Amino acid sequence: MTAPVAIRRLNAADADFAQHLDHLLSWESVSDDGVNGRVLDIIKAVRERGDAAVVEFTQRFDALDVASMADLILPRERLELALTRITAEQRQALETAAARVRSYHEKQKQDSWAYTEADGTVLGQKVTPLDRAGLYVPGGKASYPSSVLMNAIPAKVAGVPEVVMVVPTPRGEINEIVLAAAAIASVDRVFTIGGAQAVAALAYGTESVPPVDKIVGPGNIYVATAKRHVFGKVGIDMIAGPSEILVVCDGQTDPDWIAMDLFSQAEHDEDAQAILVSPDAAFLDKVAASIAKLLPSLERETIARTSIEGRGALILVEDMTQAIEVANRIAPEHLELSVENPEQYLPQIRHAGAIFMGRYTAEALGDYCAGPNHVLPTSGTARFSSPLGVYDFQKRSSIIHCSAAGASELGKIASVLARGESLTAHARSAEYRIKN
Ligand SMILES: NC(=O)c1ccc[n+]([C@@H]2O[C@H](COP(=O)([O-])OP(=O)(O)OC[C@H]3O[C@@H](n4cnc5c(N)ncnc54)[C@H](O)[C@@H]3O)[C@@H](O)[C@H]2O)c1
Ligand SMILES: N[C@H](CO)Cc1c[nH]c[nH+]1
Ligand SMILES: [Zn+2]
Repeated sequence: MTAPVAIRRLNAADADFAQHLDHLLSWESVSDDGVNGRVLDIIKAVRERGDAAVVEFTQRFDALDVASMADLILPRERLELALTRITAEQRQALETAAARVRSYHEKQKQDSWAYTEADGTVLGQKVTPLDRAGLYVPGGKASYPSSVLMNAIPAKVAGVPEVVMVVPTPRGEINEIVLAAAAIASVDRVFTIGGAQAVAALAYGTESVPPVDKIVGPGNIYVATAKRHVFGKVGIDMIAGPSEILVVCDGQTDPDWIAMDLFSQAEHDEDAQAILVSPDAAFLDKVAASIAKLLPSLERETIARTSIEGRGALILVEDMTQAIEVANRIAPEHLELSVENPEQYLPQIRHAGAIFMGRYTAEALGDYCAGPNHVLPTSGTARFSSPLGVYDFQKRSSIIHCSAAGASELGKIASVLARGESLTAHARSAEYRIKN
């Protein structure tokens, strides 16, 4: 007898479906005042007391018995050493994944451009990499070598000269594959710190941690909240919170596959969200049975169960058109289209961090090695955010180089508009260049 799993069932035909869906999608702790207050206190302490505060918070939150910041710095040689401590199979997998991620991201690289107008005026855009990028690699409940690759490779492809990584090592447990991934991805400096204190250190700098220009990478509620608060002092990529998966299935995929696809994200975090949408009620029952059968076999059963029971759902829809409407409403981090001919639905999909096409494309392949980035917008932010990419590490400057003739013509227009704004110094500056 398998233990029942209390996964929520919703029916899009119900009058109160929209209300239930909103409730399901709300990530309560995002706006939690308690978390906000704690994170603000941490940021303030790190700004005021630098390394000393980082060390104290690391002792408290990561249960690490360290005396000073020197114990939390890993030199490049330590990363190289990790390469010798992992198995040949692990190294091969990391290198293959890194190569695939690099090839994909090379395509995202933007180049500077310019064009010349008839009068000789040149207009263009100069693309420059950031000077220094900070990568947050999560490490509280699991270790993420794959996130090292996904964060660092686009930064290096963009040409960022200095890539600083932070990763918590709770109880001092260092994951050698994480460090090996950092070596493979050419990370320049690593600090074994995490949470809001690491974000604050990267944003404001401490005696040991250099201030960066932008902080990227996923993390838990403390990390996400801290990134929100330091935005403005530094750039951030997006708010990438607890993992999510939305599977849309026509009812023809093996229900065990779908159950495991849901677990693949549920096992990340109690707050992770795994949802299945299908127009086939009998199929939803089969997946519910697979969930109950397979959940006890998971190594991370407790986390996955909390996620599935607390934030998961099986949603019955009228047809595939309604399934796609629900998907767009949810704007999930990962959307699996486990259907025949997924291409037919692609034009209607407007909001999703990454779209996994067809029954064979398990979301897990994208997490590790397909090539596209796995740092993706969560909590509906795919409505306005994109996957982490090379473009996050490049910025643009406009180039304007007027010829004498061009300055004369533009000066006439600028003069009129400036006088319309009563900004006469602007007008006169432009007018000096007008040829009579
Ligand atoms: N969207 C993505 O691309 C992506 C990728 C990988 C992981 N994730 C998500 O990232 C998250 C990782 O979370 P995690 O917890 O494993 O690691 P984490 O590194 O994000 O957080 C661990 C840190 O949180 C801080 N912390 C913990 N409890 C605290 C408390 N009570 N007060 C203050 N600080 C506290 C500690 O400093 C600790 O070092 C998961 O939700 C996972 O789903 C997302
Ligand atoms: N699914 C995560 C992004 O939401 C990425 C990841 C890393 N390792 C396994 N999965
Ligand atoms: Zn994952």
